[in-house]
Parts: sequence; C-alpha cells; structure tokens
Amino acid sequence: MAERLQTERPHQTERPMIEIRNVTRSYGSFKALDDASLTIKEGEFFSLLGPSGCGKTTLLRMIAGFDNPTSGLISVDGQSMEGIPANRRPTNMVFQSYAIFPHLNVEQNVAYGLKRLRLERSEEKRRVEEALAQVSLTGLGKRLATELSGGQRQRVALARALVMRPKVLLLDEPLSALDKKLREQMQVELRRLQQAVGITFVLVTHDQYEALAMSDRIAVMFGGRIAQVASPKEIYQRPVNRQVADFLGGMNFVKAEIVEEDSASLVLDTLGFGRVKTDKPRAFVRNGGAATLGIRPERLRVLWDNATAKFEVAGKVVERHYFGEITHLIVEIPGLEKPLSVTETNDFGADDIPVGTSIRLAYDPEALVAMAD
Ligand SMILES: Nc1ncnc2c1ncn2[C@@H]1O[C@H](COP(=O)(O)OP(=O)(O)OP(=O)(O)O)[C@@H](O)[C@H]1O
Repeated sequence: MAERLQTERPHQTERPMIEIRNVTRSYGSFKALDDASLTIKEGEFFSLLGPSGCGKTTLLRMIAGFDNPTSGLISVDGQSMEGIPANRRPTNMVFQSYAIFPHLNVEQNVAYGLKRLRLERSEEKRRVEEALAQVSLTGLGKRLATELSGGQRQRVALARALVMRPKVLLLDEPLSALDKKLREQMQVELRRLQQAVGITFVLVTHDQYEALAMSDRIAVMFGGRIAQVASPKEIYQRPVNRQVADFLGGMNFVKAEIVEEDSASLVLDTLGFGRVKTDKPRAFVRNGGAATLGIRPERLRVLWDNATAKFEVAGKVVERHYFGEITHLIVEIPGLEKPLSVTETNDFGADDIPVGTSIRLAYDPEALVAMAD
C-alpha cells in the first residue's frame, strides 16, 4: 500500500511550498479574509473550498500577486512575496474564463509567455510540444483557438501556464464553464496531470465534489475564515462543525447532551440514538453541555425482513424520492425533532418501500460524528 501511494504521489514532500501567516485583506471595515494561516506542501493538490464570497479568490489572488494582504505574510518556496510583482513570482494562474487569444493558434498561445525568456527557437518549440503533450493536445498546435471545444480551450490555458514551469499553479474555478460530463472528465485529467508534472496545484472551487475528487487536502472557508483544513476523507467524515458538514453534502443532525468528556472521546445522550461514545474532534470547543451528533444519510442502512444489527433505530417512512441508482427515504424516528434522511442503493428494492412502512435502520457507531454546535 505504501509503495502504491508513493508511485501515485511521487512529488509530494513535507516541505512547505506556500506559507500563509495571519493574512487579512480588508476593504474598509469589511474583512474579505480574516487572519488566515495555512501551509501548503510541495507537490500537493490543495483546494480552497467555500460558498460564494467566502474569500477564496481573494486568497488565491494574493498568492499570485494580483492583490496584497492588508496584514500578514505570504511566502512561496521559502521566499517572502512582499513587494514581489505577479510576473516575478514562481506562480502561474489559470483563469475561469480561459483568457486565450482568439487570433493566435494553439502553439502561439502556448508560446506567448515564453517570448520574454528569449529561448532558442528549438528549445521554445520543444517546450511548447511538451506542454501540449501534457494536456493531450499533440497535433492540434496549428488550430485557431476559435476552432476548439470548451474542454480543448481549457487545456490550452493549462498548457500556457505549464510551459512556464511554475513551482505553483493557481487555478480559479477552471472547470466551472464546462458542462457536467466534461467537467467530471477534466477533474480526472487534471488530477492525473498534477501527479505527472508534480507541481503544487492550488484550486479555488465552490463545488464540494470537485474538491473531494481531486485534492490531497482541502481548506473549507466561510466568511473570510478558514474553518477546517484536512484530507477529503477527514473533511467529509469528521467535519468540525455543522457548517462544514452541511456544505460537504447531506448530514443528519441530532441534538445531544454531553455526559462524559475526556481528551479523546465524548459520551453523548441523544433521544433517537440513545447513549453513544464518539471520538472527540480535534477542534472541539465545548459550548456548555449541548452538542450535535451527525450521521451521513448513506451510513444508515435499511434492515430487511428479520435482519438485526447491533446498532439500529426504528421509524416510519414518510417520504420516498427516486434517483435512478439510489433512493432517498425520509424516516421519522420517535423522539427526534427532525426525520432522518437515508440514502439507500436500489439493489434490494428501496425504491419500492411504500410510504408509511415501519422500518429499522442499522448504523455503525464509527459513522457518528460529534460536533460542538
Ligand atoms: N475590490 C473589492 N472591494 C470590496 N469588496 C470586495 C472586493 N473584492 C472582493 N470583495 C469582497 O470580498 C469578499 C470575498 O470575495 P472573493 O472574491 O474572495 O469571494 P469568493 O469566495 O472567491 O467568491 P466567488 O466564488 O463568488 O468568487 C466578497 O464579499 C466580496 O464582495
């Protein structure tokens, strides 16, 4: 396993590539970014994720040098970026609106930034060809930008950034203009490309699935502040609060009371799930005796016929929604103020359960997550 991971991420190291230290960006009294601190490692695919207006583009633009912090420090590859203009930074940015020149062909577009390096013609050609191969556009060099599909144009924009061999590639919602299917295909390609070239990628996105699918780590942001930085799996399975949990897909929230607490675990009393012991999240800040217990809809499973489970809750189906391969059931549980949302595959007939049926749901206590609010 360790060997496989190494080949998958040959370039990732523990060395800090980008350091953000107490960075604030104010517009008058409004803080678009509020005291953000973050370390992005060499070779990492890192995403800044959050709703519109949370400050993610502001942070990306300051790393690129298109904007400056009101206070705080940004360094890239061990060097402070203070006073260093965008074109002298070891970073390159790919924009949402491809920003490629319609009157130039693909090769000329890709070679554009290289001109100021005054390379030998043969070297320039070699680098352009290499960049086109990296984004699977070999053979399309003579095409005009206007003769390309949206996906191909996005690749030209990528090649144009890669040809400069930056230490860090900054991507501002690069896939948001593409349709769903192409976007999903490009997500896989972008991830592969990042692993092949080994450059540190920083992606800005408001799409949680995109961030989960592509990133080594994610920073989730709200209102100018970083709420959580962790791997996709940890962010999804162990969100630090309701806001993060909610933003990363569906989550059932159950009111709980803290009855015991030590450094690593919590014992909670709930109405629907009884008394449960859970891991204590790292950033757990006690807010009196109340807490929230969360469980993802897909971690609740329908118990068929006489099957039993060590951990189960019983209730009644009040709504059923069909989504092709899965069905969403809304299940009322005595004692719970809100019904539970359950996602079940249709392999066993969840799509045929009549509304009004009494059912039992199994869960793994490992899937229960405690949150402070
Ligand atoms: N030049 C400016 N003057 C005043 N406010 C600004 C300026 N630029 C950005 N802001 C504000 O700062 C906040 C953060 O903006 P930012 O563009 O970083 O958000 P975002 O998370 O990238 O959102 P989106 O996904 O919509 O691009 C927003 O409330 C925005 O209105």
